[in-house]
Amino acid sequence: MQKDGELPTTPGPAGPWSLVVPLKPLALAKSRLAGAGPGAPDRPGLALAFALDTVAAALACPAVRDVVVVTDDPAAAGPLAALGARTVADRPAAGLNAALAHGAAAVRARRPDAPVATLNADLPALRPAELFRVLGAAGQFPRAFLADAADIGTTLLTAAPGVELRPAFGGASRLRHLSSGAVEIGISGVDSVRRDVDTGDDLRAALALGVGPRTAERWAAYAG
Ligand SMILES: Nc1nc2c(ncn2[C@@H]2O[C@H](COP(=O)(O)OP(=O)(O)OP(=O)(O)O)[C@@H](O)[C@H]2O)c(=O)[nH]1
Ligand SMILES: C=C(OP(=O)(O)O)C(=O)O
Repeated sequence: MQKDGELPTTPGPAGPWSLVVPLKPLALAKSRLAGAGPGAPDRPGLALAFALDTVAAALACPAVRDVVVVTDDPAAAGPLAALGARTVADRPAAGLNAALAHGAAAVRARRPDAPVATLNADLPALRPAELFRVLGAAGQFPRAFLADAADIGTTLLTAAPGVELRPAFGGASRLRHLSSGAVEIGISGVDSVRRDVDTGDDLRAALALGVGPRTAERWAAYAG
C-alpha cells in the first residue's frame, strides 16, 4: 500500500479526473455537530475548514486535474479559489443531487470527455495517496462509488467519460448507488476517503486519523 507522502507522478490509467465537491451554505451546514464538544461549536467555521482541507488534499492528488465546488456561500468562494478550485453557483433550493448533476454538467461543458468524480466536502482527514488508490480502482468501471465509514452512505461517486453520473446521495445512499448499477469500491486502507464528519463522534474519529491544518486549527481554537 502507498504510504502518505509517496505520491505517483502520473494521474493513473483513468485520470486525470475532474472532481465535483458540493458545499451547502455554511450557516446551514453540519447541523449534527451541535454536541461535538463543550459549548456551541463554530459549525460554519468547522464546515469551511473541512471543505478547505478536503479540497486542498484533492488538489494534491496526481489523479485529479481540477476541482469544481458547487456552492452559493460567499465566504467559501475566496478561500476555495485561493487553493485553486473553481466555484459554480448552486441550483436554487434544488438539493444535493441536483447540485452534483449541475457540477458534473459544468465540468463537461468545458471538457466533454472528462472522467468525473463527486467527493463530499466533509472529509477533513483526506489523504491524497488514498484518494489516488480509490480513483484508480474506480476508473475500471463505468460508474463506481465508495461507501462512508459507517457503510451506510457514500463519500465518492464516479462516472467514466461519456457516462452519466446519476447521483443518489442522501441518508442510506450506499444501497441506492449499488442498486443503480454503480460498482462498490472494496479496497482497504482508504479510511481517510471514507471518514466523513457528521457528528461529534465522527469528528473525533477524523481527529484520530489526522485532519488537515485548517480543521486542526479550528478545532484547537474551539476545544482548546
Ligand atoms: N451545493 C450543495 N451541497 C449540499 C447540499 N446539501 C448538502 N450538500 C453538501 O453535501 C455533502 C454531504 O452532506 P451532509 O453530509 O448531509 O452535510 P450537511 O448537510 O452539512 O450536514 P447536516 O446538516 O448534518 O445534514 C456536504 O459536503 C454538504 O455541504 C445542497 O443542497 N447543495
Ligand atoms: C449525504 C449522505 O449522507 P450524510 O448526510 O449522512 O453524510 C450520503 O451518504 O449520501
